[in-house]
Amino acid sequence: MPSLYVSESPKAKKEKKKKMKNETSTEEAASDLEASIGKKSSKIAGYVKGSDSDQDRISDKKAKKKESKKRKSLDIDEDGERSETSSELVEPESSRAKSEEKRKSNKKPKFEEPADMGEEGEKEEDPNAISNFRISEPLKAKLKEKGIESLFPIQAMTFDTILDGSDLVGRARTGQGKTLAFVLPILESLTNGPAKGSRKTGYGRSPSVLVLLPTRELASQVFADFEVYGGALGLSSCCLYGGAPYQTQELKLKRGVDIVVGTPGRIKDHIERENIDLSQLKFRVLDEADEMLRMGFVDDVELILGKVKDVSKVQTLLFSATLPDWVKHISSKFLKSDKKTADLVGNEKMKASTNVRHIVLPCNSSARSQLIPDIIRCYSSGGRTIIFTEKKESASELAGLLPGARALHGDIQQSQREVTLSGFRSGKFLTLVATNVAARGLDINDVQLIIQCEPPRDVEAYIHRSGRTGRAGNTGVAVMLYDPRRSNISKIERESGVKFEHISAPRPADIAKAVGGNAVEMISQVSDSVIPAFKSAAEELLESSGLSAAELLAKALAKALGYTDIKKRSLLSSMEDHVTLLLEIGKPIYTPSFAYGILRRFLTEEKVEAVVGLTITADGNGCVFDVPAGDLDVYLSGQENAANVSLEVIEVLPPLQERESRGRFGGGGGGRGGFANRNGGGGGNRFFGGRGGGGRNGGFSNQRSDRFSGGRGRGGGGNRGVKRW
Ligand SMILES: Nc1ncnc2c1ncn2[C@@H]1O[C@H](COP(=O)(O)OP(=O)(O)OP(=O)(O)O)[C@@H](O)[C@H]1O
Repeated sequence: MPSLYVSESPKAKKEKKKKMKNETSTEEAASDLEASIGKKSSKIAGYVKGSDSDQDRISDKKAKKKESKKRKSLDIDEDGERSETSSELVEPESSRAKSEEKRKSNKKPKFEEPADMGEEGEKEEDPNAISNFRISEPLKAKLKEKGIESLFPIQAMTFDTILDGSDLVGRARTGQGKTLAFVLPILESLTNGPAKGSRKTGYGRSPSVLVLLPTRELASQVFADFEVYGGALGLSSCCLYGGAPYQTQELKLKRGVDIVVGTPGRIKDHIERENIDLSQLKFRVLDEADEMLRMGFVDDVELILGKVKDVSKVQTLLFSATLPDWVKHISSKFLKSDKKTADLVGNEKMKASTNVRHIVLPCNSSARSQLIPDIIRCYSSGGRTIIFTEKKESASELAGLLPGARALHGDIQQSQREVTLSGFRSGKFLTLVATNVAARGLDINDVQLIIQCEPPRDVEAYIHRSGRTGRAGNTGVAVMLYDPRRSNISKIERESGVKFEHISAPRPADIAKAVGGNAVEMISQVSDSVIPAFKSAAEELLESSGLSAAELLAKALAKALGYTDIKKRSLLSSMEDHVTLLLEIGKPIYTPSFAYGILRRFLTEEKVEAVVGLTITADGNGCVFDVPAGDLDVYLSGQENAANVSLEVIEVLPPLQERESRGRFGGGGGGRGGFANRNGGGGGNRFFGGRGGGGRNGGFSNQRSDRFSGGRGRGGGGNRGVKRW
């Protein structure tokens, strides 16, 4: 049974955010960092691990002393591949002296301090406070204006390293502020640091900074940060991506800009048109580097980065929440050999966001569009939801079926993509249905819920998609739908380190509980002035309905929230008006065709054909399947005619065999989708649309339940009557 997810109170959120900001200053964080870098440390370097000779300068004795003091801020290793055998727990140069002094005066970790401690006191205690870094006044003022008082761990870890001129590979979980981790030191370097003297200025200047990103949306988001913070220091930026007219981009480049942010394809075009001169770059940044390289941009990226005249004079930074080994290999092509690595994930098991509740829910493709509104009602806490589909057509189709939802994918015109995203950001509509184009980097306020319609192909996609919620210290929920017969969730579980919470489709009681809060809010907004006008009608209704006042009010509430009916869903496929049965015969059931043979012993062919999603249990001692609720008695009474057969309605779904474990039980015959085919052969069945049958995505049901047609009651009228495409 799904439990109701209650969002955190603003106070709790604030507390969590505060804790995150100070993560590196707590004992807890120190031990986390120790865990992440491994304790096999053989060499300990100074503040930043650099070349071997740097490391040798600091003795093991000194290092041990440092470790015993548990200095709590930095862990930057020479190279990702070496990080298992090296460790360092020290602080940024800028904050070290101040923090040392503070530690002496008050050794208590900040989170143990009394709750009523004054703001001033808190600020002084924070080693990551922006005042502890070499950040100039206008930038500090801009950060404060944006509500940023102190740096997040990845920012604190890398600020000095970048400002002091090193190449760097940075990894931190989603939503932990990697963008500002490169934006801030780059801006300081250009205006007050090492890059200041040599950077080009004046009309027609060639850019000093190039930031490459995999998607247009992400490029424009990072560009916005450079505009805001760079603008505060008098630096100008431009954003170059495909689908937008060349002319405005060319004009900006001609006038001269300091920072260019964009996608590889369009930047390559500008190079070929000789609109842009990258020979004088001081910084090259590869954000979401693994995605960019995975998308096949390696040649473009190489060409673009190769335009720098003197590579010894350019700093290269590479950031992502996921850095598969193959990226580390490629990165050595672009970064200097003495590059540093700041890895906040390291060898920790959990690679996905720890602020997110990771849930899986069995559902077949035809039930998705009916189930999703209930999931949204139960888990979105009234905030925004992003739904991910594998294919563009599925995104458009599903957006058309969900009230107030809009689609975002690569086949939609760029101008429309921008309108959609800005409408979602501004709260005009609260449900976005997207392909992986929205999986990376997008930072949208108040995204409370992520729904993945099926498990993604790789673990990186899971990590990034689920990371669109639970950002900057906030919490969120990620629900992944899966077809138990075809999906392999344990691979994602294993590789991401997530321990999935298994739930079944929200039940009427869950939905009522979840929407109940909204009802109270709605009713409290109705003025008492309406009572005299409606009182006599209400009294009449009470008298004629034969219901109690509470029952009648319950109905009125349901109607007000858009429900005229709540249908029960099955545990296995989440289909409406179906129930899930468990079949056991006192000995193992090896294959679905064997199970179908047993069913034929006591059911008519018609009833056997109506069985949905038959799947063997993980222990091989039974199988589960869904049947229409209206025929339940026929199924249950049929078993009386068969010896040793037990058939019962279940309330909790037992663990089921996954695709990869099926070989153990004699194979499923005929490839994907063939396993539960009631005839035991290849091809899909009509409900799950297996590969050999009805196409992988099976299509979304066109059936649109009345009860959702009223929208979700938030965000004003934006949910209703929205034009879809
Ligand atoms: N020091 C800070 N204090 C408060 N908020 C911050 C701070 N740094 C960044 N943020 C906010 O945190 C959010 C997440 O930041 P960002 O998008 O850079 O995360 P990320 O690590 O790049 O995530 P992803 O891996 O998903 O791209 C943003 O809204 C950003 O404004």
